[in-house]
Amino acid sequence: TGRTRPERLLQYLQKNGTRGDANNVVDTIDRFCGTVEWAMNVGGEKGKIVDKVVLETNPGTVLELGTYCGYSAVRMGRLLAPGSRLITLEMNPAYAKVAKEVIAFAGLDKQVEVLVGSTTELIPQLKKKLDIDTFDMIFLDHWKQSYLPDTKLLEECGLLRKGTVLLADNVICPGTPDYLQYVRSSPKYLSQHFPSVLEYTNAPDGLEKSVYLG
Ligand SMILES: O=c1[nH]cnc2c(O)c(F)c(-c3ccc(F)cc3)c(-c3ccc(F)cc3)c12
Ligand SMILES: [Mg+2]
Repeated sequence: TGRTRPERLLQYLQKNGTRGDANNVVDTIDRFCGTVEWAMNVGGEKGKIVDKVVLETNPGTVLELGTYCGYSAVRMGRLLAPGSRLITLEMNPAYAKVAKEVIAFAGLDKQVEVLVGSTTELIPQLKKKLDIDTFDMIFLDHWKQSYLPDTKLLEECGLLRKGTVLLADNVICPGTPDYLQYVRSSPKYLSQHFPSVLEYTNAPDGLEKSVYLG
């Protein structure tokens, strides 16, 4: 009876999930999206690639652009070492409200912090707001037109360091051609493409991993 899809997703989780079990939260949301209604979480197939990159990078600080219902925040947060922090930015207050409840349900509200606002407004405030100097990993999963300007803003704000890993969702569907061209041609990045499928479908999509070289 939830009025919006995020509310219906949260209600399904509260009814069918195991509180405090982040792995179960990921699986329960995937079951909702696979059997009840599609939602734009990174999903299980691309999620396995996200897991691999997180485990290889072992980031102490992660910045996510685009929280939605908190699925990828939980997916990444469940793999972080104790004391690590994940900051996730969401401009839609209704999405942020659901995400905070999903993250709390998973027991990750100590490691994961949701900030509500636009990336353009929040990114320049992050150093002041948080006692974070640079991020070890960035997950771009918000609006495709914002990937490139926000990456340049992160550079300008000194939030990237030599070795920071940028991982971008949806670089094929719906596609982020200007961002791809930038990270693949700039001498400041070393990029690698991971072909996959659009969440809960068999349509082609992919992730792009780009290491900032400073
Ligand atoms: O906007 C997004 N942010 C983050 N991740 C997304 C994602 O993982 C997606 F799969 C889609 C998607 C792709 C194909 C499709 F048919 C519907 C939605 C979108 C998206 C794209 C265009 C819109 F108008 C609305 C949503 C997003
Ligand atoms: Mg996405």
